Amino acid sequence: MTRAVLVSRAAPPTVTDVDLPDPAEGEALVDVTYSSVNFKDGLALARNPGVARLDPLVPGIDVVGTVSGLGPGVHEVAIGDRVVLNGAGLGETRHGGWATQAVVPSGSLVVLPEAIDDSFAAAIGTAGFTAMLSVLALERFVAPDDGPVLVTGASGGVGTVAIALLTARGYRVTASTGRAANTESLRRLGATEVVDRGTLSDPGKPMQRATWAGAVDSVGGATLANVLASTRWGGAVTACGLAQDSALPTTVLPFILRSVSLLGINSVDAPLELRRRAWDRLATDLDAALLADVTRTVTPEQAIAVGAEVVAGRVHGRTVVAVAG
Ligand SMILES: C=CC(=O)SCCNC(=O)CCNC(=O)[C@H](O)C(C)(C)COP(=O)(O)OP(=O)(O)OC[C@H]1O[C@@H](n2cnc3c(N)ncnc32)[C@H](O)[C@@H]1OP(=O)(O)O
Ligand SMILES: NC(=O)C1=CN([C@@H]2O[C@H](COP(=O)(O)OP(=O)(O)OC[C@H]3O[C@@H](n4cnc5c(N)ncnc54)[C@H](O)[C@@H]3O)[C@@H](O)[C@H]2O)C=CC1
Repeated sequence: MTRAVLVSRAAPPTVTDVDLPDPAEGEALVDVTYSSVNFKDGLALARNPGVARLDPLVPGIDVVGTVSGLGPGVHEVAIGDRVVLNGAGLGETRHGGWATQAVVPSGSLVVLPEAIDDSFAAAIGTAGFTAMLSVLALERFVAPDDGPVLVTGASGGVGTVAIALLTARGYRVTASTGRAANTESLRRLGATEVVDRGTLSDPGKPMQRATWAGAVDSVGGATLANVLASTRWGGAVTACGLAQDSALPTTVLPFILRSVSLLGINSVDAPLELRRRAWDRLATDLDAALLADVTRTVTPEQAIAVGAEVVAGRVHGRTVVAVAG
């Protein structure tokens, strides 16, 4: 039995006792200390059918805690390991991390680097992990000296961590946000320029002035189309999100006239080797104090309301869920 937030078609989300199976082949039991609130958790709480594929469902696409049980055939982790898991179906097709215990697929569990304590790991969460995956992808194409890099959705979870990570590696970052009140905070994270997202959000010309060496996009839609249209020759743009729109109203012109690359980012199914590489880089590149500046911690009860706030674009930075109390 675990104490968990439960989302169901039958009743509003609530905190209750939920039966937990013993870990099966390739699964581990984790005593959860922290989870976090991600955009996708907000969609699950709203019972978006593309996300909440189990009914009832414990939300929480992130799990941080200590391994306390092992099913047969588990070799990636041992009892007592401090671990993090992002995605892998948690909070979508299987119960997630807004619970005191979780049974998770061991093949996606990462043993936390020493430098990352549990609450820092949850502050990073899927959003920060995805920002790291985006930077790992981008740096295969774009070097810090190549020119300015744009981060869209800059006030959000992916955006804030991406700004800090890119700055730590020497990139010159421009942040795009709809919330001018966050300008100083975005500058503290490392952004040298802050632009109004309104300059990017309406459909634009298929080719625009070559401005960006690269970009980390988490909003999709016309914004991503405009970013592609204003990326320099040989530049690259990562796409992980749909905060504006899942549609991408673009043309082939940026690809065939400027050799621009569009790099897709999926955190959910990332292979273990990539997960470990990303968490190792987060341990060296991300300043815990910088992230703490844009992170708040809530109880599981409070997290229920935060989900809708994240989807509405009203949360700046990250929200940690303190599960162990
Ligand atoms: C942390 C990550 C994120 O935040 S990502 C952003 C949040 N995610 C979403 O908003 C996606 C929500 N999902 C949807 O809106 C829908 O599932 C859909 C539009 C992606 C597809 O819906 P539709 O009803 O058209 O088709 P199916 O659900 O039947 O799926 C068709 C086909 O696609 C495969 N598929 C669906 N979802 C995923 C997924 N998340 N990852 C990988 N593949 C997916 C699905 O398995 C089907 O393939 P098949 O081979 O037929 O099984
Ligand atoms: N592909 C993957 O594996 C992952 C995908 N995502 C996706 O990335 C996106 C961002 O995630 P988070 O940063 O965690 O969410 P978030 O809600 O913290 O940040 C999104 C940001 O986009 C802004 N925004 C909302 N509407 C906008 C619009 N019309 N134009 C421009 N900006 C807009 C919001 O104000 C907010 O600052 C979401 O769509 C999420 O589903 C997130 C993590 C993993």
